Amino acid sequence: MAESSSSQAALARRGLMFILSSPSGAGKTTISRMLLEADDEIKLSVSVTTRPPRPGEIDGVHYYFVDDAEFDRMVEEDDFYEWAHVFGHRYGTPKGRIRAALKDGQDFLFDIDWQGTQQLYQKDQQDVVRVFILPPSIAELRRRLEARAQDEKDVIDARMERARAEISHWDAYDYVVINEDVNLCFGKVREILDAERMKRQRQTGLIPFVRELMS
Ligand SMILES: Nc1nc2c(ncn2[C@@H]2O[C@H](COP(=O)(O)OP(=O)(O)O)[C@@H](O)[C@H]2O)c(=O)[nH]1
Ligand SMILES: Nc1ncnc2c1ncn2[C@@H]1O[C@H](COP(=O)(O)OP(=O)(O)O)[C@@H](O)[C@H]1O
Repeated sequence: MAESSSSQAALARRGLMFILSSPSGAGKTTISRMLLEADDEIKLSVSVTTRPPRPGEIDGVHYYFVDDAEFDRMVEEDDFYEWAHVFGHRYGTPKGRIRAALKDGQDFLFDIDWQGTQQLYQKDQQDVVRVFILPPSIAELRRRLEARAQDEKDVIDARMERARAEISHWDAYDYVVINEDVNLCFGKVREILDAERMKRQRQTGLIPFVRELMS
């Protein structure tokens, strides 16, 4: 069952924007799902995409699936924090109530690519934590994409081709974790999240707390 990871839950704190990126197939969806299940203080920012759903994907849960016209309308109405072209489709982070919720201490998880990461970081450096997940090897990356069996061979080839380009953005992240054993990788990601929550600047409740201690 979900357990609170913070022993200082009673103190008010600002929420954070926790970004997980990786080359396709390295495991960010798996790690994201484990995190959401284990931690009830973080909520997924559900992206909008023009890509068709994969088997098992639910509209509004994994993505909001829209057509090109709807995506265009959202761009025109300035509904996105950021959006980007990935694998011939468009993906975007809807603004929703993120800013207000951050103030109330809500954490958000973003499964977005390096382009989206860059845009979010430019807009909100103080709240963003950037984590990049790497596969243990290129051969293992291909094996995972093939084992996932959700894409045609040409799509897998295209994803493999892009993987190297995506990996080249590793140095634009705060943390890099290699996903060899999924449980170990998940543990590391969780430690990062816990540590980031303890950052002094995020713990808005510390000022009155310390004032009280010193009075
Ligand atoms: N910039 C941006 N990238 C996104 C967004 N949502 C998903 N992505 C990225 O788009 C890429 C393709 O995602 P997807 O089609 O689900 O396949 P995946 O590679 O198996 O995760 C991944 O790198 C995601 O991180 C978004 O809202 N904005
Ligand atoms: N550490 C791991 N060892 C073996 N297989 C893994 C590991 N992590 C993820 N996988 C598998 O690899 C495939 C791709 O993972 P996924 O989370 O969908 O990647 P991404 O979201 O980065 O594209 C999935 O079938 C997943 O179950």
